[in-house]
Amino acid sequence: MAVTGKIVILIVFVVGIIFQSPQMILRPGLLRALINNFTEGAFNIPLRISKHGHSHKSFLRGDPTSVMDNIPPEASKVKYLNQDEAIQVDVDLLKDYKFGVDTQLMELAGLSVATAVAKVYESKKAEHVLVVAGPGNNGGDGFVVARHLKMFGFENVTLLVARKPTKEGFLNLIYQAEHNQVMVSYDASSYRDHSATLIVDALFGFSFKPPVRPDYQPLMDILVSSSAKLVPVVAVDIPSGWDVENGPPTDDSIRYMPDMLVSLTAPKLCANHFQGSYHFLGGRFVPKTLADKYALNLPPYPGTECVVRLK
Ligand SMILES: NC(=O)C1=CN([C@@H]2O[C@H](COP(=O)(O)OP(=O)(O)OC[C@H]3O[C@@H](n4cnc5c(N)ncnc54)[C@H](O)[C@@H]3O)[C@@H](O)[C@H]2O)[C@@H](O)CC1
Ligand SMILES: [K+]
Repeated sequence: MAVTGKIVILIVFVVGIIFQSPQMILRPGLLRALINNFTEGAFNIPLRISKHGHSHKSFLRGDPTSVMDNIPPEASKVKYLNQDEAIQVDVDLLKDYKFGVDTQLMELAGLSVATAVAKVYESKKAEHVLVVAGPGNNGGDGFVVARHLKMFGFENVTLLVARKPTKEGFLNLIYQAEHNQVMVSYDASSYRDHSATLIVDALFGFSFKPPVRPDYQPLMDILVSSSAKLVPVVAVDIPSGWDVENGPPTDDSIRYMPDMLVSLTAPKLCANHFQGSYHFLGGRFVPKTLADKYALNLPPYPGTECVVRLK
């Protein structure tokens, strides 16, 4: 390799170390992506710089699974859905494409979210992860996320359930989580454990209509206060409390910015307001004919991955 090449690699490492500083205030996601793209383009050497982990080179040139390092050019063309479109796509998936096997979509959605979480926050496997799960399908995704995080080696996972479901499919998902050593708590209004260093927000998804009902405020408080303390919050599909189309609310008691957003099926318009570090798309289950019907312009998922990074 030419000397100039080595010098540029050295500079990139130094920048990487600076950006990994715990005192870091800036979100370096974009810069990291630029650095990665530049380095790969110039030397065909993917360089991974993870805020939460470590810097290392992967010599797997063109590694199709390097989701963290590659943002496909098509990502900029993906369609962002309004609330009606999001609901209609859901109806089509269930009715026209027979995804109605109760929790089948949730399983795929939750698996994608857990996959993205495990990639980004690998260094938190020994720490306490709290999954806050709401009363709808977004909450159902959360039940699945909790179980898969345990499968992926996260040692201490708590699932905080907003309301005990009545549907059998949901109850089964909680049962499965419990039987995979997830701690399940229904004590939503009086949950006082502040030890979690990673939060998954599966409280409300695209059917949320503001304002937040008072009985759900304690759960919103966990999201808002954690994020204020710089505990990373991962939003499942929509950051709870956000307007599905217009993004963050003006009310401070429910406004927060997630560190990571995992959009499911297709991003919703509110994702235009996302300013955290990582934006993924998950749920690799959309049939091509459905994607065409709504002109979703979905980017290619790399290799066999169930997530693709958008930002
Ligand atoms: N293609 C899809 O459409 C998919 C959807 N999935 C998930 O399903 C979610 C949508 O699920 P749902 O339609 O069940 O809706 P949500 O999970 O968004 O929430 C609906 C529930 O929240 C309650 N709620 C709404 N506004 C409230 C407020 N202001 N205060 C308190 N409670 C409120 C409702 O009473 C209802 O119980 C998506 O965001 C996504 O996470 C995924 O499971 C799989 C794929
Ligand atoms: K959510």
